[in-house]
Amino acid sequence: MLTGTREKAAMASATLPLLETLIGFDTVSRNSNLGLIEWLRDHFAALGVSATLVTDKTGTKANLWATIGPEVDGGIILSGHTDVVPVDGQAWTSDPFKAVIRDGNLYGRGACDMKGFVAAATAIAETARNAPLRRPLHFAFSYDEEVGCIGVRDLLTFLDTLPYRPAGVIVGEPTEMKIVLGHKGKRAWCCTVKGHAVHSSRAPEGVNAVEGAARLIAEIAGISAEVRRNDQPDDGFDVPFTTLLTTVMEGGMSTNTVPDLARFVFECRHLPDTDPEAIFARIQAFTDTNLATDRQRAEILFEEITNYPGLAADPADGFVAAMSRFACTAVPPKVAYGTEAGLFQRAGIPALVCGPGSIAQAHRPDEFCALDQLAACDTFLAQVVESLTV
Ligand SMILES: CC(=O)N[C@@H](CCCN)C(=O)O
Repeated sequence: MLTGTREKAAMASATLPLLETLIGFDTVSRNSNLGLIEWLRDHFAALGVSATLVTDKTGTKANLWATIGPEVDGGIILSGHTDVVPVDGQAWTSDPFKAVIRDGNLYGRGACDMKGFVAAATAIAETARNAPLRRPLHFAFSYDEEVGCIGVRDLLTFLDTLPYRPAGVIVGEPTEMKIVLGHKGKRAWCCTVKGHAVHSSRAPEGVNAVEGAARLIAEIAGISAEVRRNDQPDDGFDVPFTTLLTTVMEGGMSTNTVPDLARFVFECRHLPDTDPEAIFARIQAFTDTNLATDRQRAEILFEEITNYPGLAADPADGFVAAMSRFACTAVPPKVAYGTEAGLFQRAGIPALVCGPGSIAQAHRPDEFCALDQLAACDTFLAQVVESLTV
């Protein structure tokens, strides 16, 4: 039941019913997003806009690309991911996949991260359809962002085949509608240490995989402290240096067996200008020199599991400067979490992050987006569309 003035004002926009529909699709990354993406494709078709689906290899997931206006250079991309993080084990007040409005907020999984922006972008499509656009408004909706910015890579390959170049992209992750100009990059690896199992009473005859992993983990912590001491701090970030740490570990099978298998996951969240490859090379070198004796029989394998670059937007870029007139720059202007913006920038498309809601609400039970944030996003996007008519 909507009673307050704020609720009534928000209801006047098409964003709210769209957001309710989008939240209704359970697009946790392990599931297919096709139900949602095909619904959006049909919604665009009803507006007379033909959207292209860029499908993954399995055919169970897809990105959506759509354009309104002339197919020329200088357009603006509105970008959002359609997947959400799981709700497993979280205590929600109401069904996470059924949008509910309470106290001026809209609750549901993905309300701020980031179906709120996808809904607002879809709502503005109707305005754009009726506006005399001189440059295009593009829509880029991806899958599998939450598991390492996977889907958008195929979308970027597809963009490369198009005969026009957009001026920039707005990635609508939750920033409380402030313009964010930078974020860290991330690399993560899974390290498998294979040793040799014997009865633990005969320990010297075995190769202890857990001890090998422990030495490596301690070295990673040591390198982390050194990187922190030596990195030029970037005070634009709340954590102003590169972080390196082990996040998961497992190994061994019984109290009386020399363990022949250990596995751990470690990650590096690096400043945009720090080279994570050089950090990884140090870990590799330590492995080669210090674990060499063990390696005569032990095997150490590194598998990269996440890799996305940081974002360092140029405030003097024409697109970035123009967008900054419609919203204020966040203080600090950079965020610790990663987004697809770094990948757009690496593909040569100027990128910034700006979207409704707060990252503090993301990934939690009772995730919400404030209705006045959605309204602020509607206003911002109306200005974006307006800027494409001149
Ligand atoms: C699993 C993983 O690497 N997730 C990425 C995805 C970025 C989400 N915005 C991360 O933790 O940064």
